[in-house]
Amino acid sequence: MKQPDELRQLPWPLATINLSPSARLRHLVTGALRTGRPLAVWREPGTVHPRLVVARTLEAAYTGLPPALDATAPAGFAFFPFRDSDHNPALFLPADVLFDVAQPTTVAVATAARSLIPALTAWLAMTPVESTAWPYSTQPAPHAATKAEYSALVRAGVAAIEAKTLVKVVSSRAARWPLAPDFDPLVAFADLCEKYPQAFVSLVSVPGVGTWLGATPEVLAEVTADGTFRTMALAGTQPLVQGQAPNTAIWRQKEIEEQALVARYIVSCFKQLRLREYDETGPRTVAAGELLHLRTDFEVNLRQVPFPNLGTDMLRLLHPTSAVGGMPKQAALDFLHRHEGYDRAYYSGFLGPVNLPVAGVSRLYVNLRCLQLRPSEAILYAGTGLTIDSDPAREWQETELKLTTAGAVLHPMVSSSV
Ligand SMILES: C=C(O[C@H]1C=CC=C(C(=O)O)[C@@H]1O)C(=O)O
Repeated sequence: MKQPDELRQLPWPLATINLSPSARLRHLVTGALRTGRPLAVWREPGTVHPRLVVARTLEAAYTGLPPALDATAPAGFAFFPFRDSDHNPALFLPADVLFDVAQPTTVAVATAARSLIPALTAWLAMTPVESTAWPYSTQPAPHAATKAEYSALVRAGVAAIEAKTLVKVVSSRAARWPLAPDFDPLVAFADLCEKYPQAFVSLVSVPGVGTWLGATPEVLAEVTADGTFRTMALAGTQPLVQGQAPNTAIWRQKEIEEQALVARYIVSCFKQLRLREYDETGPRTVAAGELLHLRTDFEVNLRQVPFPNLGTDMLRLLHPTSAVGGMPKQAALDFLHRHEGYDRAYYSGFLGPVNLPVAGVSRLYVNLRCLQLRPSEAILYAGTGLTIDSDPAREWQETELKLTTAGAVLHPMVSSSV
């Protein structure tokens, strides 16, 4: 299959050949941090080995439009905020330097980054040094809502639904958790990979923007090697009871409706594009860490429909989906802008590889169950879909549960190899 455009494979030098694949990843990450370059490390659901992309410069990572999901578009890692702003720029880290832990004998360098080769070659041959500091956002820490404040937000959402201004809205909040003094983002990343084998696990670090870590269950838009487009409607939450088979879960009317609205929104996007040939499976109950959700999967065989740009068009229509914004979309976004009282930044934005590891394969996820690192604390984020039947205490409890997905790795866990 075609590789992303013209990569030059640098062999891993003999001088440091004894480094394990994960030590090589760490060495490359340290190099990127020390030279102030944006980087993204990710591990795809159901796989074991992470990949790394390093962009040649910060400037090269700024972008305007959402990425194009076609095989001829640039390869890289997209990192988009919930809402574009100067504080939270849309980013696309070009795959200038690419490392796959599954193929640790080479490091790939793109043509645009050829000038990095001499310094990179020298760095690879050097004995690894201690990691340097990870970048933090230059913005002040967002306000962390109290239970009373969050309950007031939920009540305002329910009132807007009762008044028929909105059908559904997904309110959210930030929480501040202390970090252990020896907290290591790469160890936390490895812990997330181990704890959530079916999640898309990511660690993204960009000078001035900050460092984000997460394990999300929600696909936003995916184009696979066999020419399939996929998306999903994920909503409704309940705790996974130890030993319970997900398919035995019983859902309340409230969650069934909440999820059905997300599915309906996706169908309306297909309709806008006049696409009728899609497969819809579900809703069924799926586990995401310690939680259960309702999920409907949508699939389109791109080889059988006259829509070569379906992935790109759907991405632009879908974000932000009603699983993180609401319905009607614009009214829900306006409500959140007015009432939520904090900046979501990259939480509930989207992220993931485009045309990686090969052209024609892209996997974008909604940035949920994530946190942002700051010098001695992490900012965690969680939201809940509100409907007319929402109860503030239950919604607060649901956010508490969601916070524990990423929060689980903030405290020392079983040792990990990275
Ligand atoms: C907004 C979040 O989750 C979304 C995805 C699944 C279930 C959800 C819910 O039950 O409200 C949310 O729509 C979050 O994790 O912060």
